[in-house]
Amino acid sequence: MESYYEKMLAVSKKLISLMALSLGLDDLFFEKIGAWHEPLAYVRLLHYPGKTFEGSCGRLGASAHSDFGIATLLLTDGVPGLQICRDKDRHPQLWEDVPHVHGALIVNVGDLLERWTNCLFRSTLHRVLPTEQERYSVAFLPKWRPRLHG
Ligand SMILES: O=C(O)CCC(=O)C(=O)O
Ligand SMILES: [Fe+2]
Repeated sequence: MESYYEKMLAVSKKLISLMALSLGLDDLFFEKIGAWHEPLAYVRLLHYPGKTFEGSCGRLGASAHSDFGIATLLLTDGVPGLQICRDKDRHPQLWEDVPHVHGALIVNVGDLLERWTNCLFRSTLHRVLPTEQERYSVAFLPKWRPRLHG
């Protein structure tokens, strides 16, 4: 887990450099404002049991939400269930299955990046449908703690 944590942190750093470049900023922009000051992240280990049991009311997925940070790196075992809604302002909402790409990470843009970029990047509205099959996923959520001064 520690090794996974370190590797994902390195991937997150590269990703945010690329995001800075895509915004027309210096690739070290976020580093310079101190985004990596005391870097921290959550590693969320998720297990969806697959079968519903009494009292679960068939609700053993994850309801629609967006993640709070800059971007979440998500690894899944390929069992379907994850869906995204590309246009969260559209009514009724249109949900699409996220295809599994072996060896690839799924990047979900978070609310913080949406806020920082004034909606240029939109946070990904996503959900996990309850599945018949057992499902595992690992969500890596970097927490950003820019230095407030200097
Ligand atoms: O299990 C998944 O594929 C998604 C998990 C998720 O959305 C989350 O942990 O925030
Ligand atoms: Fe999520």
